[in-house]
Amino acid sequence: MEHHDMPVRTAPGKLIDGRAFAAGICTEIAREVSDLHARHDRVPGLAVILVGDDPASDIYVRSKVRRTMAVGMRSFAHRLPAATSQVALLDLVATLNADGDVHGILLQLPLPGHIDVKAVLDAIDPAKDVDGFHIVNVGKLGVGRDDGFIPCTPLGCLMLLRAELGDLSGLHAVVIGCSNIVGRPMAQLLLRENCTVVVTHINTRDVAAETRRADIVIVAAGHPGLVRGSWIRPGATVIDVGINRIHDDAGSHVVGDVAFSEVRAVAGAVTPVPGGVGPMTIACLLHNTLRAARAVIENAKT
Ligand SMILES: Nc1nc2c(c(=O)[nH]1)N[C@@H](CN(C=O)c1ccc(C(=O)N[C@@H](CCC(=O)O)C(=O)O)cc1)CN2
Repeated sequence: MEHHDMPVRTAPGKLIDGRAFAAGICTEIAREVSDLHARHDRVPGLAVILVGDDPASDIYVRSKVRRTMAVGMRSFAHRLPAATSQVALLDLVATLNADGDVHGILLQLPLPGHIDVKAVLDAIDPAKDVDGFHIVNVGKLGVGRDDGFIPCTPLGCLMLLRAELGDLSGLHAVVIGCSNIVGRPMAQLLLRENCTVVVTHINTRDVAAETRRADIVIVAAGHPGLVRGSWIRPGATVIDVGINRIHDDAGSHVVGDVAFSEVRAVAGAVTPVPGGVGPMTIACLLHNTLRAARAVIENAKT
């Protein structure tokens, strides 16, 4: 009998099309925005703050502004120089907190080094914190409450997982990376779904061995090609959150954190990069903004 390190598959794993899924969410959001406008003569507004001139952040902010307007919401973009002081930034946040036309506030990360990120994030009104980074919203997720805002990338991953797998209860999930933007909130969300959750990080002794046990693998390590096919349990669902810009002979392109063709050969389903989790991040931002706006507009006494 022939022996293989891995079971031989006849077909590669399914590609999870995050771009198409995100487009569907945005179509539904646009319908709900139009309905809100028809019933209350108000539209949701999202303020985006960009400090400095990081080229990737600039692209993400442009995309957020474009998509906000495409679903019929109002967009308020605040582009500030890299030398902006903490006091000036806090002043802007206070102004936006008090502005009735602004239902969501997003501070694009990363910020220049002289800014105390925690202090600025915690100055945002938690009811307008559509990124879910305010300590109140972090705490709500931490204790399994569902009345806070969930960070957009993990929320997008969860939506894709639910669509793919249905009930996640009892599944073994491994989250690779423990950032505040992705890994930690992702782990909390999966716990809330009754998964058994392992979070690996830089000091984990054998990440590959942990990953081989997983029904669900979420990779947010910022390390191109980190996860190999041999790490994946056959049939597992793999969500690749990595966005790494590579410059090679073929030019400049974006790759994720998994060795894609190897992993796809073993996995049951995998998200591509680009076109997987990335587009879900912005769709979930608009989802959170609609929720924030509804809470205000539908409860307003006229
Ligand atoms: N305040 C925040 N800052 C940052 C967040 C966040 O959720 N809130 N996440 C990332 C960047 N990000 C949104 O801000 C983001 C990243 C990637 C994409 C995306 O659609 N990616 C495409 C590929 C894009 C490319 O070619 O470069 C894809 O994966 O298909 C959207 C949003 C850090 N900062």
